[in-house]
Amino acid sequence: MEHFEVNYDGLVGPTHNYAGLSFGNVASLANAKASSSPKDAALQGLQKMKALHDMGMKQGVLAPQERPDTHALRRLGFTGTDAEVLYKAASEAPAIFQAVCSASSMWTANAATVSPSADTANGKVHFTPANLTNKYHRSLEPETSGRILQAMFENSRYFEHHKHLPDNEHFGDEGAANHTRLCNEYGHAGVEVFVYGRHAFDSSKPAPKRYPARQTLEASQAIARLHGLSEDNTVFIQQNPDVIDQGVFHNDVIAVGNQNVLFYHEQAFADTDTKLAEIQKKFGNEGELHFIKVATDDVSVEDAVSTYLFNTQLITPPNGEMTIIAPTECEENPRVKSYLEGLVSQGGPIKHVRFFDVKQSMRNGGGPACLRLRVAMNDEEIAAANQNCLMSDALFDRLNQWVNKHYRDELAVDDLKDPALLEESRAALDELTQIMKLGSVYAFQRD
Ligand SMILES: NCCC[C@H](NC(=O)CCC(=O)O)C(=O)O
Repeated sequence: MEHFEVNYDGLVGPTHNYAGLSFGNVASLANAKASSSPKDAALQGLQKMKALHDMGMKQGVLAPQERPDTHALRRLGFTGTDAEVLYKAASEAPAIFQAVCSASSMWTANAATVSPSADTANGKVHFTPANLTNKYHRSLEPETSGRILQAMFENSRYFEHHKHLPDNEHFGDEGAANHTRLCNEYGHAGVEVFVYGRHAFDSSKPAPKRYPARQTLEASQAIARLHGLSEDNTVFIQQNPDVIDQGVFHNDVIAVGNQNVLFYHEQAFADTDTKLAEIQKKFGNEGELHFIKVATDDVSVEDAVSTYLFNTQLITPPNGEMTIIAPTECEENPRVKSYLEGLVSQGGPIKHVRFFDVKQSMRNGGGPACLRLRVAMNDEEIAAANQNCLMSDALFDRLNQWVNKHYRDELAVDDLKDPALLEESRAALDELTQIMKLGSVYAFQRD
């Protein structure tokens, strides 16, 4: 049996915009109110997916969500026709209105936590959508994420789906952005590393002071229990509270793992030596485990946050030469560029670097790694998954046509209350569910 890592990238939704919604995420605040290009953003995302597909990777697509979310506005007491609901919310509660317009489901690293079958007690692939409680605009995602994931991985012989954790900050969960998996081969049992920002039930423990810690230890432990992971293949590490206060709002802004490599900044974790020793012990001695530490003297936390050096994808193409997929911001920063040149020329496990323009996403604080959800599967599981969500030359052409037909070239914050945008968005998503054979996953299709 063969084993693969499939990267499911989020398709950028038709309301992609910059609203400054994420306190603690430096790029989101810096670009608040800039006008956006939903079409460019969606096409940029598709280019990246196609490039990885052309490198021989298994590449998937995850559908966006329905925005503006009129159902969320009705729940908050806005009434009338959809156009009236939009108009009243935009004029009476503009901040809430902007939140329900966000296309933030594009960052699918936050859609769910996934444990491959090799790690779980019942031998199935487990999915738990992230509740994303820390930000209102993101807390609107989990129900629909759950429905989309079920439509993509339907066969209960191979796949098990859990409900998102309780919608409460005590169980704040941000999904795979705070989770990585180390293994010799994708099909071997791996060590699942959960990184949390604070303890919810013990206020004596260290926590960030300036910006929120979005993930709690208790949430990570609950996911590990739900997925049937064992103590022998799980490690919980606290993120260094000081780096959260410098804008590292998820672990995937300061560390990334793939197979037997953990690439991390020296300030990423609290209690680093003890925790890396625990990872090494649980990984075992069967194969070599590489810890690639980046020193502050080589790359500062500030440079890591502005270039997203660690929000890169570390992938293993079929030729086995591990490659780093980096945003062009890394190429434009001389210190980070020279670090990466050194990294790939020193004979270590990472052999190549490739730069991608994902600026439309970067301006909201989302790099290449934020845009993808990893699902490691064997060939039988891949065959049991929804084939219409896997990238191919035909799907690439079809989705490009779909974006060009439905998406606007430019969107300003003021355009969001235009009822025509809601209609355009619903028409686009209705067609998409047919292209990707998802069924009626959106609220507007189920009313
Ligand atoms: N993993 C990357 C997630 C980025 C995302 N940004 C946002 O939601 C910004 C949206 C805005 O500001 O319009 C977040 O912070 O959760």
